[in-house]
Amino acid sequence: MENLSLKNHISIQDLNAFYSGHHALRDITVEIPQKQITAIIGPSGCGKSTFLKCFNRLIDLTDGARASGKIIVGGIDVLDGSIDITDVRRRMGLLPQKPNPLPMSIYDNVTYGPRIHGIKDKKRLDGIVEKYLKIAGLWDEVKDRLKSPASKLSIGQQQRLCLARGLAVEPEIILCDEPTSALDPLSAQHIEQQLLKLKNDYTIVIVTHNIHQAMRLADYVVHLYLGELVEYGPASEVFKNPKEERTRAYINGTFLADLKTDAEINLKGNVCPYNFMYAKQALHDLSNGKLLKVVVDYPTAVTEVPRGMEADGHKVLSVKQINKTDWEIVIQK
Ligand SMILES: Nc1ncnc2c1ncn2[C@@H]1O[C@H](COP(=O)(O)OP(=O)(O)OP(=O)(O)O)[C@@H](O)[C@H]1O
Repeated sequence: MENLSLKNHISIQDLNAFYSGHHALRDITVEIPQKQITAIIGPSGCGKSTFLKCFNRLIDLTDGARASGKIIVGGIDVLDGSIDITDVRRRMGLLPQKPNPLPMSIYDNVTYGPRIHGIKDKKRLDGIVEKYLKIAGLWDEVKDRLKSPASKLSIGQQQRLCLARGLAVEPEIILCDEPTSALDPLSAQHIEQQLLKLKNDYTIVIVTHNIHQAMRLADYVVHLYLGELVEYGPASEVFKNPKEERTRAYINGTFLADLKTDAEINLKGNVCPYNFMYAKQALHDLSNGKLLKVVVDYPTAVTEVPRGMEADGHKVLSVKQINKTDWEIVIQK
């Protein structure tokens, strides 16, 4: 890490992850700094969520998935099969994409974890509820209805409740997997504001599709592409002056939302390797420097088409998910 005044909190060494035969993460070695926000960026399918799932070993819950290498937190390797995984998960709160409040009251959601850890005293639990709802920026909105069901809250409020619930077990690290993608802009802003405050006390790792969000929040950036670590460093350097061409292309590509492409091919409904072959044919008909937009909906096409195009010497300018099922890949011949 360049900035020696910062302490590292999570040390990732030679991390590899596999889903059955698919090699989703390849030899990742990177340090995550303490009490900073680190954004994991990269196109759809590059392995961002898998990376996060290795930290708290949620990857263990996927059939056929496995991870190797080391993830050292406080001297403990969380990938070591003999460690207490419950303790690891307590130390790493998770804020998922969609809020998942428990089917109980607001109060019980926040006290759920502390109760499991043996706290029974009512006064203490009351204090915990107030403290963490305040930290999550939700207290003023719910203090008069703590016993009402969490499901009655708006989606944005539910996400802040999940943040409070995660914080109540006093983790050191907060893992966020696209935490605002299901929220309206105002609720998303609320969560971003809370995360910026929380970094004074917690190490935060956020997976985001949204480069603007990464720019607003991140102190450090990890750029993944096709399961490999492309670049890592302080956000100011990575965003303003990326060392790697692929990072520059990803950042620029994201801003090229309305980029004028010279041709477009819709490959929805096609499987691989036909996606790649049809895209290759479409590119063949263009002259050098022209841009082709390819729309695909077959999951592995998101990685296989860019990989094949790059192997053929073309430039992949952007890979973006445009709705639940479809991705748009822009390739420059
Ligand atoms: N359960 C699974 N079984 C098989 N392959 C999987 C599974 N989950 C993810 N993958 C594959 O692993 C690769 C990395 O997926 P991952 O979800 O980590 O990427 P991502 O960057 O988070 O994508 P997105 O931004 O679309 O969420 C992709 O090629 C994906 O298709």
